[in-house]
Amino acid sequence: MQTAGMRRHATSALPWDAARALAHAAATPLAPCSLPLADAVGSVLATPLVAPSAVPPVDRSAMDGYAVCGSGPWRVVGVVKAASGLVRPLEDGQACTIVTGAAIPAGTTAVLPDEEAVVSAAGQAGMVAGPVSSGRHIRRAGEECAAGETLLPAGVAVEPQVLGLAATLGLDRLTVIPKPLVASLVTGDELVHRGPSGPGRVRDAIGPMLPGLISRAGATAAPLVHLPDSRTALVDALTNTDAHLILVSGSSASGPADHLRAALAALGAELIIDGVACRPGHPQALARFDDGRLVLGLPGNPLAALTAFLTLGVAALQRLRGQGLPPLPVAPVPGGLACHPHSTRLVPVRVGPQGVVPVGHGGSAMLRGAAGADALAVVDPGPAEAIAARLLPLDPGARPWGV
Ligand SMILES: Nc1nc2c(c(=O)[nH]1)N[C@H]1C(S)=C(S)[C@@H](COP(=O)(O)OP(=O)(O)OC[C@H]3O[C@@H](n4cnc5c(N)ncnc54)[C@H](O)[C@@H]3O)O[C@H]1N2
Ligand code: MOO
Repeated sequence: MQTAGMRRHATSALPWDAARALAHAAATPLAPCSLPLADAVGSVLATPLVAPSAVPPVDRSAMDGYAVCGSGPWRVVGVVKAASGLVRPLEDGQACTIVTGAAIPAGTTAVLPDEEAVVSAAGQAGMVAGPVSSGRHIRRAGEECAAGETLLPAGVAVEPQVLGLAATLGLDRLTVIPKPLVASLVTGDELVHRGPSGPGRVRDAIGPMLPGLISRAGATAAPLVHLPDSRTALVDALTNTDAHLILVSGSSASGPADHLRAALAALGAELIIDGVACRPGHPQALARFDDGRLVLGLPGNPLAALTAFLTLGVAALQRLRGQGLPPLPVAPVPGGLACHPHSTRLVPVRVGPQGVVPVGHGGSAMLRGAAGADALAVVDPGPAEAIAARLLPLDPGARPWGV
């Protein structure tokens, strides 16, 4: 059994790019829904963001100071506070105190900032003078957008600034593709979750990574589940989750305690990817149930698990979120990176102005390199050395610049 499993990996491993594309294609975008703004962060706009009305809706002051009419000096005839509604129009030679953002009275020709105002007497009956030019420090109605203008296309991620814009537009809900739900099943009899590793004890290093990775990839992490090395436990856990993507760590190879493929077969799942030609991370696997739920097998070696999540996991999540596979930026590798003859190497690197520099400690059982890196350099297979490489960001939420 073990020998057959190993041979299957050796022969059926897909090239890294093909595997990533297949994981993307294997997922189906989630159905759009309407969410209140407070629940929409991290989702993706399913329809363009259109301004229902002009912003700002009225002419507003851009400064704390005086709304003035005509050339000064002006008699101060009123006070406009932030919460004042429409106030009496100004006539030539009149001014009123005003605060930033308040609607200017009709007749205002400019706003004179406090620090430029020369006030001759305190109070409403006083006079004010100062230099102004027509229209100065007035934010015109509609200067940010007109009613009916499209501000963002569908497919844009709802980052906090998008929520702020939606609120500015007066919207209370957004039509979005919601965040996928991701379950994490961390398997291994040897795993402990407190204290140090030792003989027969391995401190779980994958569980602590997954919630942050999932959330940075634009999904919601279900509470982590720790499982013993048991096919029955795995079958039960795979059955009892309605997550869109189920991560299973430490069960991907062909050893006696690696139950993932048997559990998937028992449940009738379709094995879509059975190994990827990359180092580390080659035993990763992707399967799909009839109901569309995806299962990603993360190899137990921690860097291998991380590379598998960033390779297949992020690709599947992008599609669930209705998004394309982002192209990866290319950077020079001044010192060169040795290629593997048949597999894509994923090498932890720092990204600097001259290009990328490997940080070392990139063995599949180590996280030391990745912890001090910005990205994984994607080194295509080949006979020699790469002098440029694509970059797979270690932060799956990062927007790659320059692509
Ligand atoms: N006969 C074969 N053996 C192995 C193969 C193979 O193709 N044939 N592939 C090797 C590679 S490469 C990897 S990667 C691992 C994948 O192993 P599994 O996914 O089955 O995971 P385990 O065997 O349970 O664990 C491997 C290794 O990782 C440690 N581990 C597991 N989970 C965690 C965790 N949550 N935190 C920290 N460390 C973890 C585990 O203790 C083992 O040391 O298989 C190779 N072998
Ligand atoms: O391919 Mo394994 O995932 O190198 O450790």
